[in-house]
Amino acid sequence: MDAHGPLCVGIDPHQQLVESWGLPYSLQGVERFALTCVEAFGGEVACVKPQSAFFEVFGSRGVALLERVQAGLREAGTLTILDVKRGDIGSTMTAYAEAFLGQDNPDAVDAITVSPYLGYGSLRPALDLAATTGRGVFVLALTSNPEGASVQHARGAGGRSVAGEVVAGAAEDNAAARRAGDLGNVGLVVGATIGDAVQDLDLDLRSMGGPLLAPGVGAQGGTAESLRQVFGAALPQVLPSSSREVLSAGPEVRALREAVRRTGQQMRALVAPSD
Ligand SMILES: O=C(O)c1cc(=O)[nH]c(=O)n1[C@@H]1O[C@H](COP(=O)(O)O)[C@@H](O)[C@H]1O
Repeated sequence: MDAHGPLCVGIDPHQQLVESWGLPYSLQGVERFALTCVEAFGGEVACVKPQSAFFEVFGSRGVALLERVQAGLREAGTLTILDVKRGDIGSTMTAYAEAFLGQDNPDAVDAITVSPYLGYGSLRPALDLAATTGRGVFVLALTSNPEGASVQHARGAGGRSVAGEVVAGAAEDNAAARRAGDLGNVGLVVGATIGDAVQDLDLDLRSMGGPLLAPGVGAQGGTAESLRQVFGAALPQVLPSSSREVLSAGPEVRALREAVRRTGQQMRALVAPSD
């Protein structure tokens, strides 16, 4: 974030987008799309976030392509957040953690998205492995979709919201890093489209001490203004994330880079207005 500005760009090869680039919607078309993204975004942004589903849809060959995308980003020196939204009982979570964050796993990524709806504590194997390996997890807290609120705003017996439990868990895991003046390994996903939810639920994202991945910029309506509204004082921790809006500038590498630089400048100005 310090070196490249805060922007995260998603690689989401939707059928419509792939075809809008004049490519066939096939493994070959998606390969061309994804490798063009690697070329355009590598070295340009804080991180790139491939969405696993768009690769998994092509079976094992799609997963092999995803691994090539990850390797290409690694070669370019660009951090990868793999959007896989995993979450399961602890014993199974151990295997998911090894699969994506394992120390000696050649296909490990820098971070993954995880889902806390089996209980924040069920994520412990991934949280601990991330801490050991210096990798990261981004835990869903307040998602960008309108359906998320019915679960995430719900309050438990103690009066704390589900999102509040997630924020508290992450704050505890990040405490040591926060004391050292660093961002911790546990990030949160907080959508750019959620309006005043952070204030309404009385959440302290600034003290949570980890990075805040903010999807929903662009195609879902999130803007610099809405990021300011959602995050306030926590803006310096925010990685605004955009997929379709940037990707629709393709297929030319140059046009994709221009789109990234344009959006990146807006986001940099948002986080550090005095620059
Ligand atoms: O975890 C995510 O990345 C995510 C969380 C969330 O709350 N909302 C959300 O849209 N996402 C992902 O972010 C991307 C958004 O894409 P665009 O709407 O095209 O920018 C998709 O890959 C979603 O799966």
